[in-house]
Amino acid sequence: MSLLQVEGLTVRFGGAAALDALDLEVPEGAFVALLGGSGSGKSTLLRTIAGFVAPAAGRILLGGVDLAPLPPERRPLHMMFQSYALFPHMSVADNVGYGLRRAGAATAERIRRVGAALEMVGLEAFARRRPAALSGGQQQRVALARALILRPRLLLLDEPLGALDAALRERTGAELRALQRATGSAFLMVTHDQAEALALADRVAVLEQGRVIQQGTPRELWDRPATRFVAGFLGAANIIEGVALADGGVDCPALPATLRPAVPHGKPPGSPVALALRAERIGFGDEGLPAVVTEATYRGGASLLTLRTSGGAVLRALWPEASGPAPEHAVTLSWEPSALVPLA
Ligand SMILES: Nc1ncnc2c1ncn2[C@@H]1O[C@H](COP(=O)(O)OP(=O)(O)OP(=O)(O)O)[C@@H](O)[C@H]1O
Repeated sequence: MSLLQVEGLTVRFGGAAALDALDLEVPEGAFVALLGGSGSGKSTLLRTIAGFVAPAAGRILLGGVDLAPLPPERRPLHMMFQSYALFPHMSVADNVGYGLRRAGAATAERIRRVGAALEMVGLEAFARRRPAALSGGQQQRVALARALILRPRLLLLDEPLGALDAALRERTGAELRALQRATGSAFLMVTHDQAEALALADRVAVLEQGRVIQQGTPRELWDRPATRFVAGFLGAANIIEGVALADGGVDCPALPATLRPAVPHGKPPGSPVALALRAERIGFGDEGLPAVVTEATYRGGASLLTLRTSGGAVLRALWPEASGPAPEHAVTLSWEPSALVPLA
């Protein structure tokens, strides 16, 4: 059984549904990324799980216990806000120890656990400073130490890396991941950065308009996106249109017979079928689909090529080296038929 089970959760603001019969699972001790565009309902979902927003329908179970009757402070979870919400008048150590003090922990115990928590996030030397005298990344680590010191079974993190620059963001993400492993708390982390979600999480849930439209391992989502939205949102995917044939195949006029899909689509004959094809699954060789390069973009160690096929379709493909063919160059494209993934 999952640690967190969200079933049919609906939240309305005025008439509009911010969450619409949403289902989500967080396994015990897992790192789950909640990925979605602006306004998809990510923050609302965290705030509802934490108890700050009352749902119109649905259930939230933590370890099998319905959270509905519990006020925020009685829920066995912790929420880390985007702004970190540190107390400006308290030292780093007092911020980190705040929850333990409120819980009535003895002084010696508190000092010991605050010391251990600060050591865990590498901030022992900053114990006496005020938050205002710390960098954004350091403040974030104080907030994390404060959240983890109470050993919550579930930590909700709203864009925890949002305020950091690109280099710090990557390093802090890896630290977050290591801390999650070390503490064994389950993390449910909001992000709108697909690369971050795929790199850090055990599981990714994709939100669109208040619904989880797909959840699974990064690999599952990458290889088998369920919808056009997921395929597009996760990164450079081509969408190829076709028509379902009676024999289970797909008629794609744009593709030569050898490059058509092998996977059964399960659609009635004559209905449209959309197929996702990842840029990096396209190979270059002597036989296949002729195309001309229209644009080449440097991608650090690789080039992303935009190509026009002989049939007039536009495809994006990844050339595995930094110096790829230039615009106007003719190439021949091919892929394994299994690289074409039918979308729902
Ligand atoms: N307190 C509120 N009152 C009215 N509408 C709200 C409220 N909070 C959120 N909404 C609306 O609910 C929808 C979901 O908002 P939410 O903040 O959850 O999205 P999000 O995915 O976190 O977006 P972002 O990535 O931009 O933070 C939006 O349409 C938003 O305008």
